[in-house]
Amino acid sequence: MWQPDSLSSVWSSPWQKLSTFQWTTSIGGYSWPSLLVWSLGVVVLFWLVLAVVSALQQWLVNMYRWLFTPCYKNIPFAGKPDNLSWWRYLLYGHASFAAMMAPPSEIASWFLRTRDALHSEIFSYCFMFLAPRIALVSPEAAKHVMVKNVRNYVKPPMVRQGLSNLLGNKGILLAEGDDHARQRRIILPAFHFDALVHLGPIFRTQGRLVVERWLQQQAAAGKTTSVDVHLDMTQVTMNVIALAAFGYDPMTDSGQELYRAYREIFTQRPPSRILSLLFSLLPSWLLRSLPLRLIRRQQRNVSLVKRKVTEIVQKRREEYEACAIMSEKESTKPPKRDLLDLLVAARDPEMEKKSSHLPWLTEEEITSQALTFMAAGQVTTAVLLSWTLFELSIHPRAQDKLRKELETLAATTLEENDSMSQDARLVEKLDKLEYLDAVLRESLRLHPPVLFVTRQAVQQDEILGFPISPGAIVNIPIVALHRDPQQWGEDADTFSPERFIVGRGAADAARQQHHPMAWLPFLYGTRACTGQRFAMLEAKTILFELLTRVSVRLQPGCEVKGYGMVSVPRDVHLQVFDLYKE
Ligand code: HEM
Repeated sequence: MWQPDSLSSVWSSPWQKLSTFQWTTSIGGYSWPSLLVWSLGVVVLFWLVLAVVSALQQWLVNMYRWLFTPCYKNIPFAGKPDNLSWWRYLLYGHASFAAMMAPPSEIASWFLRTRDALHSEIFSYCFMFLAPRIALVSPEAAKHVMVKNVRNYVKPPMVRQGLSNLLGNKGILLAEGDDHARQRRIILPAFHFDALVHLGPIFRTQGRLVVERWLQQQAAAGKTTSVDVHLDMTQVTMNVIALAAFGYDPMTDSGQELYRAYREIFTQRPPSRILSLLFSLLPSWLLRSLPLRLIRRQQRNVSLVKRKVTEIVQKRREEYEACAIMSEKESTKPPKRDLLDLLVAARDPEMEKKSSHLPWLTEEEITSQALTFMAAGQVTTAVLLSWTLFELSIHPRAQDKLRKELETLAATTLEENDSMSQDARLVEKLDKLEYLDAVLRESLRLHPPVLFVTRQAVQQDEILGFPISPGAIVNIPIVALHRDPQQWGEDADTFSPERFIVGRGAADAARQQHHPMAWLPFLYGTRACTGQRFAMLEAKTILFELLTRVSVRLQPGCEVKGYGMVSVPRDVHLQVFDLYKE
């Protein structure tokens, strides 16, 4: 039995004789609590030493590059900002202004101001722990990395590490070179427009469910209520991706479990924001070994999502194989209900000709793709919808104009035919609406869900006359290019969908003269987003369902901020008004 005369006994050294305390249970004269505390101390110390050594090693590698690679030396340097103390500078570098730690509009303004001050579209700056980066604040430089010499620029270890914890290493997002080209060839047909319009019923039903919930909420309250728009858009895009990507019903119990786990992983509020930063800075095995509740929960969620998705893929593959055997006998084709059916059935046409390898994706690759679609396609589209509704809520004229366009389409009778349902026909028509398209493009310009693209050079290269050494890390600040007055005119910070409508007078023509790569929410070239069409069709259909039923206004006093890697809008509360009751 333990008789604590004083708690300090627990902290005393085991090498110190315990003359003043009586312990009836001990080993070699040392008490159990004392031994326990010391062992814990040793484990914590060991972990800290590992973390410091690992961070130091990364820092030294970066400093080595910084000091000895001519590439960084010959590029204008942003310098230490006057308003940043030395210790903050050593710790965060310019990341306080130039990374997800600041609101997106401030990030954009820092890149543009620094470019103008240095008179150079390419300049170097420091990321955290003084890790050097090269900013490419120029559409031509971005074009070089994305199109002209795309194979020379790969995802750096820091980006891979953060993503692979959730996605595994086999998906298209993390593949490089020939492996990436092969996966892209196989996957792209699943995102063909003809395949996507058939997802129309899913997009429409989910849009209607949200608006009905809003109206019920309002009816129950008996007065104007407000909704947290990002929360609802997260739910709707999660449902869409679960149903459209792998026919998984999010309304079932196990669907809800998946939804909750998934939402927690992607909730970018502190401290999980710090956690995702740590996951990209320190080796994940080191972080996973930490006995922190937050990390344990994060890992539990990641394992749950992976397990569920793997189960779905295995089941579908078995179904497909059984169906393929049947179809040989009965000349019917296996079903193509969602993206997963298309992935399971997809073949690589080039490999099939050579037949040297399996021409289809492996089970592990399909699982990784499915996880990638969820990660790459859900949060981004939720962010797009939330910011669009926010902009429309503070620009009533744009909202009315859009509603007129949508109502005209709603009043049109759409004939169903053998190959297309009415919903599919509607989605096809929605895709051609000029103003709807312009609204979404403008929203993506001001609030790109992906703020930056970071790449690492493999071989020596040159961008706009500046030498780029192997290992150099370049950063395309999409958010800055999208708000550059040189590209978009003096009203670059203003929401104006008209700038995307071609051929409306001389003034508009001048505003429309931007470099094609000055707008790159989905990137360009062979690494461009494969889900671009999916996202746009989904957003268009959901906006159609919402805005033909309700109008939205920003709740008075609401202070909206964007934060995090995917510029998640925080605290966007909208008042919703039933159009048929006003
Ligand atoms: C508004 C919505 C979306 C935006 C802004 C967006 C943006 C992007 C960006 C910027 C990339 C390039 C990332 C990089 O290489 O560093 C990307 C890649 C990708 N996105 Fe999207 N995305 C959106 C929606 C979707 C959807 C709905 C899906 C799938 C259902 C999807 C699937 C993918 C895939 C598979 C890649 C990897 C492409 C490759 O590396 O070849 N995305 N996306």
